[in-house]
Amino acid sequence: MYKLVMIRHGQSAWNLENRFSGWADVDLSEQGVAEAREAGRLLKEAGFTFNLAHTSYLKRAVRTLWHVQDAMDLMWVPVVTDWRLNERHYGALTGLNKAETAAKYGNEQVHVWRRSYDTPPPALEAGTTSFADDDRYKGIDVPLTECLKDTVARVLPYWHDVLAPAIRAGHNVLMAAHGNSMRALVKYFDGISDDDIAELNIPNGIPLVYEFDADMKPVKHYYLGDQAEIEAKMAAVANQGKAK
Ligand SMILES: O=C(O)[C@@H](CO)OP(=O)(O)O
Repeated sequence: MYKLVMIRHGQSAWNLENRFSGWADVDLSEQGVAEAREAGRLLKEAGFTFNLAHTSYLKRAVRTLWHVQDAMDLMWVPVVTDWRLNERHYGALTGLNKAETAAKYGNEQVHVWRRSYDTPPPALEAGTTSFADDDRYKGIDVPLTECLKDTVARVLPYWHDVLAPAIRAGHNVLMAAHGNSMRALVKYFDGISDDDIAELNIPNGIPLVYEFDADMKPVKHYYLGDQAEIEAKMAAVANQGKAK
């Protein structure tokens, strides 16, 4: 039986302020650090171990991974970073407060921007993004916005070409990523329809375990931790996009 453990980063400074983050490189809040460390403790207690880690180019995911590794006494594990695990690019919404945006454009519109499969948020104007000038994105066709479909288009090749072969080769892989890069993978693993994926929210800092059969077909998945707390965290993520 093969396994992948994924974790969405712990609470970030902009999750705390309820701002759209996307590719903005925001760090963890104090709560986010505590969530990451607790996730590591839980994983260790449950007997998990890893010998390979993958994460995005964004420090909230990288630092979450570091804290999990530290809490598990696995700082030696090789870490691969790749932009394809980044949060989806939030276009012109990046940095805006989600509740204020909902008050301005309506809850329904913000829900479409946040959760529809194929309607991207308004794009940044070409030339206004600093991401394209960033060293880490050299040689990458940096998007100006992304819907989940666009995110799927970069995350799935990473799964097929990098993660799945590593798992099949016998690695115990831990992946630290983001709400929407994980939604992209979960959609594929569980065959969730374009409509139904709109209702799926990933909680911060909770390990999500997927088990696969010999053909890498997902057979089971579960979150590690207190299930009532996890449900509450998912509902809180869903509610972030509503006007106060
Ligand atoms: O702001 C973001 O980049 C993401 C994740 O934090 O938010 P949302 O849940 O609204 O897609």
